[in-house]
Amino acid sequence: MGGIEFLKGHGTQNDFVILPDPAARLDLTPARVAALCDRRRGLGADGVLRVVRSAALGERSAGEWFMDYRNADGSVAEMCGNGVRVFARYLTEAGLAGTGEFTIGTRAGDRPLVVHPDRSVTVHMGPATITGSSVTTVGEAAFSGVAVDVGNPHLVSFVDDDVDVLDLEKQPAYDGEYFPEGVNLEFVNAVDEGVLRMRVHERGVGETRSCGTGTVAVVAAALHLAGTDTGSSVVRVPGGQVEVTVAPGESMLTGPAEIVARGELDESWWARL
Ligand SMILES: N[C@@H](CCC[C@H](N)C(=O)O)C(=O)O
Repeated sequence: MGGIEFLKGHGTQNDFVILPDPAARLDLTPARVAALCDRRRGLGADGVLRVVRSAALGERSAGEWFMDYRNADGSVAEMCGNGVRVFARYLTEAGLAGTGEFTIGTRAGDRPLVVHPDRSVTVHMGPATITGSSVTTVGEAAFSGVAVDVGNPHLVSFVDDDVDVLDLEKQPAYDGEYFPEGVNLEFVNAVDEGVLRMRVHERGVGETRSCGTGTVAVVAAALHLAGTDTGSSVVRVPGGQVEVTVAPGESMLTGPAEIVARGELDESWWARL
């Protein structure tokens, strides 16, 4: 029996299973996503990137390809900043993107991007909108934060202590009325002029080693707290670093994207899930 093609990739160690599915034939249930992402009973990943033709999903996108992104727990999310770079790397290496500049459709809207010769990818991430403020609690410690919409929801908290001391193993508490769809929680230290350090607890995943939309939210929040809406910063995460530029109505994210493996899923395993 034949298998189902997969690839594995990561962007600053935010890792993904890529499922090429141009005609949208796969029945990608939450149970299948959760099993694929499980690091013991599956391949292991923070999320799944299903590669589908926009037309096959009836999506009105300027991009030929649509990123159907799922979190490791099987939930659907609007956007993934590291995932979209890995998705672009896959399309380029598979010969499915004509040039190094193209657009990918996502649930948060179209994302034009550039794949650079040095293997990094720059993505137009759309607006990073400050939506208010809220509070999160890690253990006994409460942190106020800036709420930012980058197509998906974020709460960015600047903390006085080293972010490394935070225990992000458990889900930090947050205001479920303020964030009825859940929220990605970023904890940040300012390192230097134009350099920030971040750890993240992602909605639908848990702590990850990076979150691209999170890095954009962090820079937007830092600028907001400094009384401006335009600027750039390097954001260091446990899995590497990215560069972010924010301006009114637009933000840009540049970072690495790698494909590390390819193979076939066992079809009888898939069918039993
Ligand atoms: N890791 C991603 C974000 C993935 C979605 C997020 N967990 C959510 O539910 O909004 C990124 O790199 O942006």
